[in-house]
Amino acid sequence: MTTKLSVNLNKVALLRNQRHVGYPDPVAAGRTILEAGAHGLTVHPRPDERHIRRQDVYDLATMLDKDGHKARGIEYNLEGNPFDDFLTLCRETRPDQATLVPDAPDAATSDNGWDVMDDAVRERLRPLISELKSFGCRVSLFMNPDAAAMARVAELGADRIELYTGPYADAFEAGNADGQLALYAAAASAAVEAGLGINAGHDLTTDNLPSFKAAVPDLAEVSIGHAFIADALWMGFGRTVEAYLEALDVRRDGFLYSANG
Ligand SMILES: CC(=O)[C@@H](O)[C@H](O)COP(=O)(O)O
Ligand SMILES: NCC(=O)COP(=O)(O)O
Repeated sequence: MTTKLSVNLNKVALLRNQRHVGYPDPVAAGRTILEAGAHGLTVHPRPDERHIRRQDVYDLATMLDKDGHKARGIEYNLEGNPFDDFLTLCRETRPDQATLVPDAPDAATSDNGWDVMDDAVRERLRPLISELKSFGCRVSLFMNPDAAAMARVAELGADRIELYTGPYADAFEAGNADGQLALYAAAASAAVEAGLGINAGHDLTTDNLPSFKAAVPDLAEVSIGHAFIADALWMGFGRTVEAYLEALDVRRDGFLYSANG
């Protein structure tokens, strides 16, 4: 399967917020990244606006529409814990995909998937998923690689899971990823069996992507931010998009992306 590359702009906003001069601009960065061939943009606005601000979410939605990216199938992915404000952002900007993540508001970064075996969690998510789908958003749940949980995700009405790849990335770095890869492969098979699409994200890099993709061939999309922006400091956005598409084994035809599969 062709795996789409959605670039997370959080870290561009983090740098912008460090001063009051307004640059680097996440919208300009998003535009350049899409022109270089990425298939989508991701942002994860957090309640404290430490990086992406509410206004960025609107400004990116406007750019995607005005520049014709939306019409070309470029995807806007909004991630976050579905508190009231997240729902308002989704209602007003209509992202193509809402990825629900169970982060505490003060979490340093995302560090866990949903515990869908918990009745209270399921009761919270069910109406939110249904409301988001009524806005036309595809709904994805951020999940640990727990094969037994996948049928529950499907019962809730979600369309996809996003596999939380932090533990895999750590194991890869330590040189012993085989056990983790087996867990992700089993979770992905269970997700496909349950009728779910598969996304993945967190700490993915050009080094660890190829073995992950080999273990999870039904990978529809990856969202990558931290390592992507770090690489771009050395290589620039254009070369970095190419490097990540290569790591995903996605061919790039011409100026804009070709991965519609
Ligand atoms: C959902 C997820 O995996 C995260 O990686 C997240 O989108 C990144 O958030 P921060 O940029 O705030 O660490
Ligand atoms: N969903 C994961 C994401 O958007 C980016 O995660 P990271 O690459 O910044 O760890």
